[in-house]
Amino acid sequence: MAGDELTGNTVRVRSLSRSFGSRTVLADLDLDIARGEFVALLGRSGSGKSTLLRILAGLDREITGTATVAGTVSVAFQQPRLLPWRRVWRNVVIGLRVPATSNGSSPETANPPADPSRPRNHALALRALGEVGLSDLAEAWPRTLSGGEAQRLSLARALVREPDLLLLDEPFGALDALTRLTMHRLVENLWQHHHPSILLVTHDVDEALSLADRVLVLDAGRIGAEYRPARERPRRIADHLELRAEVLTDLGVTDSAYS
Ligand SMILES: Nc1ncnc2c1ncn2[C@@H]1O[C@H](COP(=O)(O)OP(=O)(O)OP(=O)(O)O)[C@@H](O)[C@H]1O
Repeated sequence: MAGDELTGNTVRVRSLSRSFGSRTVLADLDLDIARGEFVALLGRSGSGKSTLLRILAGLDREITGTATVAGTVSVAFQQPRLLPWRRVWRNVVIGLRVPATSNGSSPETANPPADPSRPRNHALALRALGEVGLSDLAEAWPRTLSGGEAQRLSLARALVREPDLLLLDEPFGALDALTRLTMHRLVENLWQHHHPSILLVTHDVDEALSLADRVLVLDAGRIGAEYRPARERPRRIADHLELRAEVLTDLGVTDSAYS
């Protein structure tokens, strides 16, 4: 669907419901994400965050209601999901393949895998690797990468097709605290440079509040609460702590450890 049909939004979800057997996970959910907006999605374990993300990625179509995305979509997951038999740059080329979207036709038939032998694909892969600081490792094998490098590669693969919507499903969850902070700065820089819409699913309240324009809390199958941290970055500690306390209350916990 053309972007203007969504009146400036990249995502429009209306009355979305998804059940697994008798368990209703998403119930009559509405959501808009504006073009270029950075949204974080929090929620207790099992609240349906990944389910919503999979629906937006076009990976789950067993829904009622509508989930419409304007433009191209890329996804990065907690596990980088690299192909060990392909060198780093060839793993990036995989991202040029058009994935399913929630409103598009099946890409499995419409878009064959991107051909890594094409010089243009090689150039695009090298550019994306440069953006995540991995130029030197273009010819390396995935097994030789550290956890942070593998996650950078996963980001490069997601960014190589310059998506209108970047879906991030706990991409930093498995990283140590320091690497995670480095990745935060990287994602922030990439976002400021390319300005895709981003939907970041995370368990980390601080991550959500420091990165996103808007923080949503998924509760009982729909968006239960919404916060808009101040626009300036880095954010003021006092504002951050105040919002953090409110979000944690929404999540039903009294300190930062929640599951
Ligand atoms: N394919 C499936 N078949 C059956 N149940 C499923 C399926 N996918 C998800 N569910 C259920 O839907 C609920 C929501 O799952 P989902 O992965 O979206 O939650 P989440 O909020 O991302 O959780 P977490 O934070 O733990 O990753 C869970 O109860 C899960 O067991």
